[in-house]
Amino acid sequence: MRLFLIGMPGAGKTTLGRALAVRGGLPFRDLDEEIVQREQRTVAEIFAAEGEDYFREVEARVARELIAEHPRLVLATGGGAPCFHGTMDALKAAGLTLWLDVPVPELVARLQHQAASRPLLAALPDLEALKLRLSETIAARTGFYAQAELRCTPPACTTEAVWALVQRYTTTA
Ligand SMILES: Nc1ncnc2c1ncn2[C@@H]1O[C@H](COP(=O)(O)OP(=O)(O)O)[C@@H](O)[C@H]1O
Ligand SMILES: O=C(O)C1=C[C@@H](OP(=O)(O)O)[C@@H](O)[C@H](O)C1
Ligand SMILES: [Mg+2]
Repeated sequence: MRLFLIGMPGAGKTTLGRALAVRGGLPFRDLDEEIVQREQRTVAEIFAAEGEDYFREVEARVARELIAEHPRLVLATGGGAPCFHGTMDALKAAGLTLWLDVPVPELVARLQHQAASRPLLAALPDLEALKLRLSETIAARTGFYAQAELRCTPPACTTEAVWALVQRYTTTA
């Protein structure tokens, strides 16, 4: 099976994805890390040198490559991945999608010290601006995220709770 984690930056896709893969004995890949490896530069460097459109093209292509390479997979996507180039449809066609739906105040608390590595959140003057940017981004993306078959919200996004959700879905679907 393939499991795709989607949701906002700071939702915990990378952290939970890695833990779920261990829990389920599945290979784990992080879409941003795969892009960084292929491009030999950081996400921030790609955005700065090539712009967002280029990043979105690479992101969409690498997502499809990973799907083709891995019949069994837990994939942590980047926050914008499902929202460009038909990637949400591609994920849904290839496996089970899970939306980590984490409220803005929690995202702000987690991201306030690491926004710099996330180019769409970098260079904001203060916490209010970060909060506003995250709220606007969620509003624009919810139409994609909400297409996921599964959704979890804290505190129910623990490894065990989510793994149980996945098991229930795959045995009854
Ligand atoms: N369940 C959680 N509770 C508290 N903090 C978390 C949780 N999951 C992730 N974090 C923290 O939030 C930050 C973003 O996590 P990350 O897994 O990189 O999210 P994403 O890949 O969705 O952007 C990291 O500092 C991570 O340690
Ligand atoms: O939300 C976004 O558009 C992005 C999220 C990032 O991944 P995370 O969601 O893992 O932070 C990364 O792909 C890039 O900075 C763009
Ligand atoms: Mg991540």
